[in-house]
Amino acid sequence: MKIKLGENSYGKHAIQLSKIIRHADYHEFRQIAVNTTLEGAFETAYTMGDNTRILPTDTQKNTVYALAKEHFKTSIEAFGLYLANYLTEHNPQINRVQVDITEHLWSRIPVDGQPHPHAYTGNGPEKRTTQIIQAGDHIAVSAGIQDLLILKTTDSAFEHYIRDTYTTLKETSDRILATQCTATWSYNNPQQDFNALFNEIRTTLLRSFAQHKSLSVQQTLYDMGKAVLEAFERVQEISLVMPNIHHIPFNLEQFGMQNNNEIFMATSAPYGYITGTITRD
Ligand SMILES: O=c1[nH]c(=O)c2[nH]c(=O)[nH]c2[nH]1
Repeated sequence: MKIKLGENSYGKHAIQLSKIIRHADYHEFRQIAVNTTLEGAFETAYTMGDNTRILPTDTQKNTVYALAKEHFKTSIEAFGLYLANYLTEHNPQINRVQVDITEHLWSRIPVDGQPHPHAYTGNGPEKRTTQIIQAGDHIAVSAGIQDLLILKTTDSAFEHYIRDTYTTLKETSDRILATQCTATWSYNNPQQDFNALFNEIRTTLLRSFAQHKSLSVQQTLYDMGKAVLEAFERVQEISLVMPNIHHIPFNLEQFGMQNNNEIFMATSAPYGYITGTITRD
């Protein structure tokens, strides 16, 4: 029987890095978590314990901190591209570098109508993400939003679904639609104004969610992705994950009261899990 090593990779995950960028009259505070993942000529490291081609994950971590001093200035995408290229150029044994960055977002605290120069508030669970893949000359950049909490109190229905022996769900033409959305999109060109595009795409997703007259989470997901592809030629494909955070009308009739779609019980589990990728034909 012949046994061989299949797919493999190694790297450092969850490298926690914060940076103060000092401008003349205010500080910018950035907080990121970086994953590096390397693929290449590492077979003998696995099969024979030969570490001669191994760039230690500890060195990968140190590289991230050192390069951030000069090269994490604007977007996480630009920093990820620099890091992936650095690792590629300095390591001929590597065939493919993947850099994943998650940014925790902080906003300057408004004080007397002005953002305070050096005090911040966290933006809740919402995070900005990017993934860079460099394989030789081939570079792929994707970006995204993770855990964006969005909710609407009307313009959401769920009707005309299959009914069978086990159906108890009531059809509704007016319900709460709530989700903790994760969106990931790929750019068809690795050089962009990543910060401006991120903000515009986020705005487009939010506007589409707000304005959509939803017949289901599935339909809203498609509409949001379509709006991004229609507005941004530079986006090739977008994937959305939209768990359905159910808000179930509470039965007030047991107390002789009517519930006119006002009182709900939010449930954390189980939850509907709706995903979809919208792409160009
Ligand atoms: O928008 C929805 N899609 C579903 O597939 C589904 N299933 C369910 O029970 N409620 C909902 N809501």
